[in-house]
Amino acid sequence: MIEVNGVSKIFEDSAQETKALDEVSFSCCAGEIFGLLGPNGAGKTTCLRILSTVLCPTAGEAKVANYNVVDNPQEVRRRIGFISGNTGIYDRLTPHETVLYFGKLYGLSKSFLKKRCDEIYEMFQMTDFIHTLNGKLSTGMKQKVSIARTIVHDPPVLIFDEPTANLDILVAKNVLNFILDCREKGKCIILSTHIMSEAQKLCDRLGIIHKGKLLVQGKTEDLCAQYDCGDIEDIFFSLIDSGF
Ligand SMILES: Nc1ncnc2c1ncn2[C@@H]1O[C@H](COP(=O)(O)OP(=O)(O)OP(=O)(O)O)[C@@H](O)[C@H]1O
Repeated sequence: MIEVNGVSKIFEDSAQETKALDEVSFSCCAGEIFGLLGPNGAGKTTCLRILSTVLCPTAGEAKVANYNVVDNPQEVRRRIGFISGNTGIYDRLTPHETVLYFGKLYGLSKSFLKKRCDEIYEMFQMTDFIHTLNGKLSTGMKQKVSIARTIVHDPPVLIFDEPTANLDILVAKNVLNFILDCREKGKCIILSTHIMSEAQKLCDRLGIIHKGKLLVQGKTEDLCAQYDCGDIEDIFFSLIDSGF
């Protein structure tokens, strides 16, 4: 459902040129969680922005649900939910108004929207605050609203950019359980994080990205065996120490 082939991205301005992605290739299928792991500035967000059609690659090709992200951005957007740790929400709307607004933008019918709202509010334990202004909510509550509005159309592909950033362990667990539940339902999930233990627990396969290059990818246990390391963190340091 997600195919990334030789994707590079160069940001250019008058002062400098930054190669944020350097010929990155990977894939992720339905019912799978693929983790993109790397330190600050590795290129994770750039890669996810390309998949969500916000940025165009400088070279290479990316497809979501068989649609090329450059040629068919509208079809891609219909099929994805892009969830980031710092997506803004309108302070003067309530969570319910926010979710309804985005549901209408996706062209959902009234009956589907009502059913979907009930399902989402129960899943994220939101019922107590769906009529409180967003501006008065805590960070964790806002993150729930942010997720709710991006999954209201029940997309088959979910793209999570550091979904648990700034959340306490209770809300983070709620979000992580939601991700696992999505896998159960056959969604194709790509997740970026720099929390290696989180990735190891959640992901079926993962890739380590550093300075725009995807250094390795595979199942955690296979990578651990290949690099003779106990966990992903050790593999990461072993790669860095060997000069990547
Ligand atoms: N719009 C932009 N213009 C210029 N450079 C950019 C832009 N966006 C990202 N970059 C640069 O591209 C590189 C990769 O950034 P990116 O945000 O993809 O990293 P990241 O792995 O998501 O990092 P973090 O974990 O800190 O969010 C960095 O050097 C960053 O400064």
